Amino acid sequence: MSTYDLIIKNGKIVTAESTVQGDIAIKDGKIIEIGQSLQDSADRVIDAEGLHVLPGLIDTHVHFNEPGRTEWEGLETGSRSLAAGGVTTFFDMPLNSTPPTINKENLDLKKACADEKSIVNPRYWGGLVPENIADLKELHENGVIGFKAFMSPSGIADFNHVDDETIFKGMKEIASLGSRLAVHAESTVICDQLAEEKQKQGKTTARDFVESRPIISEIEAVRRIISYAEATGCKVHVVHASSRKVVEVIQAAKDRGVDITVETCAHYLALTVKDLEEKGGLAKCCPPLRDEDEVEDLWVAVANGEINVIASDHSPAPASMKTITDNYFEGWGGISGAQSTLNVMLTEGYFKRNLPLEKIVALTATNPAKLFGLDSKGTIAKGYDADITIVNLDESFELKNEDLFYRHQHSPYVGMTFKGKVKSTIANGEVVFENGEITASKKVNA
Ligand SMILES: NC(=O)N[C@H]1NC(=O)NC1=O
Ligand SMILES: [Zn+2]
Ligand SMILES: [Zn+2]
Repeated sequence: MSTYDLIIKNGKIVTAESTVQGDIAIKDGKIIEIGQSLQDSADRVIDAEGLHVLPGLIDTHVHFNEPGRTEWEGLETGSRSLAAGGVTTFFDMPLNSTPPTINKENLDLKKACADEKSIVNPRYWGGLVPENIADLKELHENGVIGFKAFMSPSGIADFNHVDDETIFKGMKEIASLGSRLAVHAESTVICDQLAEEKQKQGKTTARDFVESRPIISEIEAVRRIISYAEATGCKVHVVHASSRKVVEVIQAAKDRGVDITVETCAHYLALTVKDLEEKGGLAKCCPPLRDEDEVEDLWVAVANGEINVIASDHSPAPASMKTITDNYFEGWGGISGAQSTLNVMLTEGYFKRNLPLEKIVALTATNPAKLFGLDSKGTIAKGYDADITIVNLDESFELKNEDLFYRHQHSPYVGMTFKGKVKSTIANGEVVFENGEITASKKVNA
């Protein structure tokens, strides 16, 4: 019998602190040794000479739509796309699946689907909606990593957005549980009224849609949630901030001691309103894409450590729902991007803007693990779970539809050239993706 299940040899091992050449030995799903020239026997040796070895990414924000809406995505296709993108853990949002994850019974349904189908590690957000404050405790006791609420309509009929009374009450409860509330922070009043005005005037271009959801609408909602956080002591996580102007308001709250964190998404760092105009529905999301100067400013926030987490907000839909002919107020808002987060960070961050690899690791793995209590994940160190992605930084490729593992093979990133390619992804010690193929032993349809 071999000493180890797997040794990854001679790779450049990147953590949030440093990059060091070495070998990683894995047994029973754990990293049990890191060193130079490990000699013991292994069932398999991966030669990572010239390659970079990163902690598997933790995508804290995906919508995989299962159960109940698998015609949009599913845990099999969704988790495969993550494996192909170097992601080994995901946090599934409580909405877009039916039923939504707003009580224990519904959580159990989702867990059963993920246990059967996911080839990477699942975690779950619980929902906070006006109807379920009494269910939050049980959801928390059953392991949700936090709660998610929409401050503006979610676009999904069975997941209501929260009025101010609900959110305040919910935050008191979540504070007492010691959990964290994630918010989709856009102002209903501002967005709804601007959208109505625009449409009444027949103004329905991409620019009109973007102007109907302005940055100030995010700021208004964020300021309100900060006030509530200060009044209730509830920890808050603002998802998908689209602009550094939003991040600045959060930073000011952090500076005076509020426990608030912020996510941005790869698409706000890689795409602009111009992409929305050119690619149509594929690039439609809420909050919407912003202009180029905002993208550059957001990169400054990333470089300065003002952002805690970078996620995908993968919110897929069939092509028919992403087709916009002339009215940008129609069509599903949500980007298919789960497979491309690391590619975006490497190409747009590391190569174009000199963002250190260690910072990319911090934002996509180490910070999420620390923030949400995944004690055995988020870095490469002895005793940690063997969740790893191996990347060739010298290889460039143009993303094609057929490269995507999603249920629907489209994405606004198709046609873009990325530098840095995922060679292998290892989840819990198992090689689940290698050289373009899914290699996981879990076969759903077998
Ligand atoms: N329901 C849902 O997935 N909404 C997401 N889509 C998007 O573009 N922003 C969101 O919050
Ligand atoms: Zn959202
Ligand atoms: Zn989302």
